[in-house]
Amino acid sequence: MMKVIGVIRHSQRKRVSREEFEELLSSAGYEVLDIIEQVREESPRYNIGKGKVQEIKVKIEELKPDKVIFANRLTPSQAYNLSKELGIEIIDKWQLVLEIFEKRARSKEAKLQVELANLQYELPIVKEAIRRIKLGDKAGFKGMGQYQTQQYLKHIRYRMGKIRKELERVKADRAVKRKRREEVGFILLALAGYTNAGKSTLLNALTREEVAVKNQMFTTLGTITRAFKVSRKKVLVTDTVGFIDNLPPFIVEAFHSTLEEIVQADIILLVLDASEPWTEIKRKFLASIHVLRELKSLDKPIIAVLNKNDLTTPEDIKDKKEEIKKLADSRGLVIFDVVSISAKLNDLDELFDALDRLILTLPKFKLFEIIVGDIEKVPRVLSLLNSIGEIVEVKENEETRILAYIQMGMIKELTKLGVELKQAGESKELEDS
Ligand SMILES: Nc1nc2c(ncn2[C@@H]2O[C@H](COP(=O)(O)OP(=O)(O)OP(=O)(O)O)[C@@H](O)[C@H]2O)c(=O)[nH]1
Ligand SMILES: [Mg+2]
Repeated sequence: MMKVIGVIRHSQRKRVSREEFEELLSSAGYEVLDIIEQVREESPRYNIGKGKVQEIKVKIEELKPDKVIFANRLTPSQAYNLSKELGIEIIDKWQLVLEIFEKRARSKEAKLQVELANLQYELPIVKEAIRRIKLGDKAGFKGMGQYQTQQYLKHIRYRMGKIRKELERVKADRAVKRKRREEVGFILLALAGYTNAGKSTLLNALTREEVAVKNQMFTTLGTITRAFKVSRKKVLVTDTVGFIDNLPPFIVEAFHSTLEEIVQADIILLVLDASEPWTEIKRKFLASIHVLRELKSLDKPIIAVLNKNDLTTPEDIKDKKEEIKKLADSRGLVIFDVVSISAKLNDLDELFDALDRLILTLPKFKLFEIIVGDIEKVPRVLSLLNSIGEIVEVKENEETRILAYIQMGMIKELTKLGVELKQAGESKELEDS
């Protein structure tokens, strides 16, 4: 096991969560020898203060770690200065996150995404090394000489271009699949939320299938999609990579094809761990909202899901629901509903109830009058309508008139059955196609 010393710099205004940092370190498989903390504003040279750097130097001699890991984000020049001064490999929080991603990536896509994020991160550091070499420094990037460092920069650029192209292909592929699903009448649901909130457990509970679930961060990196039903309507639910505070743009970019499932969804379930203290839930809720905003997906209907309600009391849940509503209101966020569930115990009633109410209000559902002339066809039409929409009323005379909410994507399917469709409330008739 690799041994490390962790460093956390808190600013006066914002404390860094030591607990989360320790979790990240253990998720990455490190043995932590010591954690050194400092409260001060960022120094441009070392991020932490000069005195602290000397303190760490002494600690390094004493404890002999393999690496020093910062809980803060380091600028390329800080990373460079620190490793020069301390004579040891230095990484920061985001490289640590990437190391965890690297371990977990299973699919080809996830592997490419992790590699892209890594290269994107290294790029400015390598550029900094080249700049320093030009200023007379001897050491290049990770002990490479000047020529090697320059070659490495070329390699990074070439590889990034190649990966981006490959990811584009995957994305196009997935878009085709998604279109097909929409055409067969599925409602698309995306699970979003902080890592370890219980998204994969919820996906399993909704669909009764086995997706890896672990009490560790970033268990899921690839996309997993499965089907289930909400009062006869077919729904596809997609699990996504977990969020984390201030998810930096380079990770969002690299994981864009995964997060794309959120962008394309009809409904977002924002999963939160109800067993945590309110301050944590608040922090993670806001971090998740931040990512959704970056993905331009805040205008979609969102259901906030307080998961793990088996670990707390009904009163606590009630308070936390209120807090979430207040918080959302104060930020001008529209949340369709806040529900509480236990994915683990399969207690999902509140969620199904909210979904049931929400689905028919989706813009892709419209109220139609469906006129079936041939009585033989009525059972088939009714069964199709039941699976893709909601029947409001059936009137039988010499012809059958059905009032129902249906999904726009299904109009073709219905006209194929030879029925007549009219958008209810408007006289406009739909052309057969
Ligand atoms: N008690 C309890 N534990 C739960 C519940 N839902 C999930 N868990 C536990 O929470 C941990 C994380 O669950 P996951 O489903 O892997 O979480 P995730 O959001 O998919 O995490 P990432 O894939 O890492 O983003 C696991 O140990 C689950 O067993 C619940 O309703 N009650
Ligand atoms: Mg997961």
